[in-house]
Amino acid sequence: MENTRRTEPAVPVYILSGFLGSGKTTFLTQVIDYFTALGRKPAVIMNEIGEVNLDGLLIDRTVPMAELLSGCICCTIRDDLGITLSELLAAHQPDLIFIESTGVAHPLEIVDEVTDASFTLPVELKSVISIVDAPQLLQLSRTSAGKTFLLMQEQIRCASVLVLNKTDLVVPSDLPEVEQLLRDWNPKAYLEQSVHAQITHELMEVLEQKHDQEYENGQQQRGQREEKQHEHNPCKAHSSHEHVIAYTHYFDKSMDSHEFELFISRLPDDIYRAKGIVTFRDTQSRFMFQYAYGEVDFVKITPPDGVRDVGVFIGENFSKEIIRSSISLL
Ligand SMILES: Nc1nc2c(ncn2[C@@H]2O[C@H](COP(=O)(O)OP(=O)(O)OP(=O)(O)O)[C@@H](O)[C@H]2O)c(=O)[nH]1
Repeated sequence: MENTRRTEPAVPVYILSGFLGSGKTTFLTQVIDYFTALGRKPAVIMNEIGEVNLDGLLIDRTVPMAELLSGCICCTIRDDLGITLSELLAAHQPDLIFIESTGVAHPLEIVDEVTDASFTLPVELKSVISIVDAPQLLQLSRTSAGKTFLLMQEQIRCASVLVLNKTDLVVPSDLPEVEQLLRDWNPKAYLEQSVHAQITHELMEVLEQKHDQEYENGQQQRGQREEKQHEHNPCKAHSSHEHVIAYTHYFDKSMDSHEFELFISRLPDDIYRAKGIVTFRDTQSRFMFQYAYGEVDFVKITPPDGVRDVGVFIGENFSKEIIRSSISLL
């Protein structure tokens, strides 16, 4: 949205949405590289539901970054977003800002917060990008149940750009079914399929051009939702992710890599996302582990000094005690 009361140009803000583990950070690292290569200066606001910002370790350390931790940006720490935007602008004068929300965030509340901030700060909401986990959406749509499915619908509905990711994990003949779902819920958004959230030239052109569509989408949906709910308290309106819990565990020892891999691959079904940094007894390097819906991935990492070994486990109604005691046996 064009800021008419100021002469200084408004800094474009991109909201990055998408369910837990859908590929938001994978996407973000590529768009940051793209804009940096063009001589632009991107900055990032990272929101994590857990106590630590692990995704931030995957972003180039020269990129200015602010963290909103231990809560979801769309409700519990929503008011902090305006302050964080203001501090980021003052300290780093970025050319563009990406806000990576937690996977359980409702983008409309973040859209509201950014547009509110644009009344007093030189920022403009440019685009809401939703990264969609293709296999997970397909699975949930076939059972048509659960709060996660409703939240994914909301994330898809208010996007101006949809990236249908992880298509390598879907049988090709099933892809039209999942793409049709996106089109039914959001016929207007720019849509691309991807593997590892690979960006394309066309997508980047769209990101550069989009203006008010996401704001209009947001306002329209807000009207519909408020009519339905007569509910003005965002936290109450967001009962659909109050069931999501996060457990942060600081590892106090190195572990055997095979035992740890077995432990991660056997996490209970009600944990759908886990990530962290570990040191193994039987290898030289430290590793970042990523777990999303049964898929496990390990990458070598050299975190900055002072970063501890830690794991964040996110899911519904799981026993933190069982996770803690299982880790103590490794
Ligand atoms: N097979 C496959 N794996 C992918 C793809 N995209 C991302 N991943 C993997 O999925 C895991 C989660 O990716 P992230 O980019 O961290 O997801 P995220 O949405 O930022 O996760 P949260 O911030 O925890 O919600 C990582 O192990 C990625 O390497 C894809 O297209 N295919």
